Amino acid sequence: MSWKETYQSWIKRDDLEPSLKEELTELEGQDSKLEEAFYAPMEFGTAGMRGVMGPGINRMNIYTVRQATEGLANFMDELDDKTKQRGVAISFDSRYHSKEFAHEAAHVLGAHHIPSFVFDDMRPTPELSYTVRHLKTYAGIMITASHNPKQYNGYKIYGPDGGQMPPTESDKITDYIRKVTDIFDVPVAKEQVLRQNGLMTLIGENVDEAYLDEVKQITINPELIREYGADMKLIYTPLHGTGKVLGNRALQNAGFSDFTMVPEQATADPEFITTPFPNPEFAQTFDLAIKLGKKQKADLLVATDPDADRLGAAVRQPDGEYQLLTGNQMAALMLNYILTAREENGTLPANAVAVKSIVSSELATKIAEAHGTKMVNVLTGFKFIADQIQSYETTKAHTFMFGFEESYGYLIKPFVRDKDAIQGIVMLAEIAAYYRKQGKTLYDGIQDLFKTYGYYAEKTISKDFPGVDGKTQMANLMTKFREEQPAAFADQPVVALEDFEKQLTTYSDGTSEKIALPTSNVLKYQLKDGTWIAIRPSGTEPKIKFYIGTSADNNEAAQQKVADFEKAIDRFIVA
Ligand SMILES: O=P([O-])(O)O[C@H]1O[C@H](COP(=O)(O)O)[C@@H](O)[C@H](O)[C@H]1O
Ligand SMILES: [Mg+2]
Repeated sequence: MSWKETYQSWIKRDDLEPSLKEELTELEGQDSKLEEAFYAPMEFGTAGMRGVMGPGINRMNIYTVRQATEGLANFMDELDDKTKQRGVAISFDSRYHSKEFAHEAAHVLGAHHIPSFVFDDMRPTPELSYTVRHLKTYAGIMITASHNPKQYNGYKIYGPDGGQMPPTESDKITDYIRKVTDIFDVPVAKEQVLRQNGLMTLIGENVDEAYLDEVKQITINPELIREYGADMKLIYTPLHGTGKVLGNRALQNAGFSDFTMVPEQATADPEFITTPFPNPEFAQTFDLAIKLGKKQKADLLVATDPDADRLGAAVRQPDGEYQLLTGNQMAALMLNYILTAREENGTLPANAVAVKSIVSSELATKIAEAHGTKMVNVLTGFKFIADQIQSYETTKAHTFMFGFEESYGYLIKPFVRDKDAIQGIVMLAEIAAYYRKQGKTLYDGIQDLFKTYGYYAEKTISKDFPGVDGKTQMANLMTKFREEQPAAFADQPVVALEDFEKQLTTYSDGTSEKIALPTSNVLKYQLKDGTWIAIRPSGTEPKIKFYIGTSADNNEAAQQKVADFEKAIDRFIVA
């Protein structure tokens, strides 16, 4: 069907959900906008389905949510009855329609006699991952668009291990979803009936408590917190999202009692009024926290994105200004602390392992090696980290210590199988206390690591390619990098090109080697001086991401190198 035919099939329906109908009527005649909404069904990317809300098959709305859930339900119908009856855990964030979508999903599952366990109010993504394991459900659904702007929503699917479904499983579900061709004809059961029949159960405080009990296990050195953490001044902002439900309780439980939530941002607000891009990767998300921090002379500011799986932080400097830490720096601090502290208290296992994505800092690899810990690299997407953890559980070959990705995602303990910013806050606060004991800050801590392991610097650069044309432009740019094969960046010769789509590393001497990771549209250039540059289209937003990782003898030199490589990339793009 052409996009126009699909559009017609929507506009002519009398029973279309009224607000979608209204929006569709407003769009009449705006062909490029309509084409975008109707040209293709939503895809499952790095983190499930994510897109702008509104009418259309390429939009998040009750019909596409029903369709996705019908696919999952059809898939579960083929499981043995006992497995199917384990049901599905469902959570949602603070966005427009999130709660409604969560309930729609439950109604579709209910029509298949699949029980659902739905949170009574918004809850963090990591808690949903935990819930799948805790309640032993077969699957999980999280309604969220994470850190995207307010127009977006999304649908993450979790498997029985509590991890977001890896490609083999999610492709299977996608096949089932594609087979649901009439999205207006998905059966939905009535909530009241489901509630009476025990097919839809509301969950909340009990699961919160169980989760928070697990979070208590994050703390490595409670005494340190008592002595140097209790009176440390912290500011926390949940950026209008789910973190506010548990972040403060987690900090309190761990013994940090002197903290304030940024009041303007401690309200669940689908407008994200104070922070239209609620992504802790962006400095602007810290504006209000910094203001409050300066007033209170707070030692540490922490921010979680609306579904509380990403964590950002800023540290008070001696001059009273705040220094933001990058995702890679926070990860380095966490990994170093976990391995050092566990070595000291004699609990570092001989088969310790840490896992990171291929586009994250090599500083962490150095730290791991120095502590006799293996570092495993996986593709972008926390589901791949979860997959590793699951395999270690089966083979017992390794003991998981830490997992992270540069995009502000960390996991400390595997009772959750996704990045967990609530765990992250507690760990980072403990590390701040550790440095405080030495009269230092987290920023000093990262400088110490640089002194020991080299001055590492990284940068992620995103270039936006919105709309239908954007997809083609991104594909063309990836082809350009593949075909024109730059021989050097900023005078540093390329010594190897890792093409994760072809699953092949080609060295400058012409030899090649297979890459043992699933196929993915990513290119990674290794340069002579140890710098790496990676390129990939984002799986959650219409962007191409460029990643630069380098190191030098001092901070300035490392930053200068990053700037030079960024310019070199830009030059290659326009050439
Ligand atoms: O957006 P979140 O926080 O749900 O996070 C999701 O997207 C991130 C960015 O992916 P991409 O670079 O493909 O856009 C991934 O790193 C992450 O594992 C995934 O869960
Ligand atoms: Mg998120």
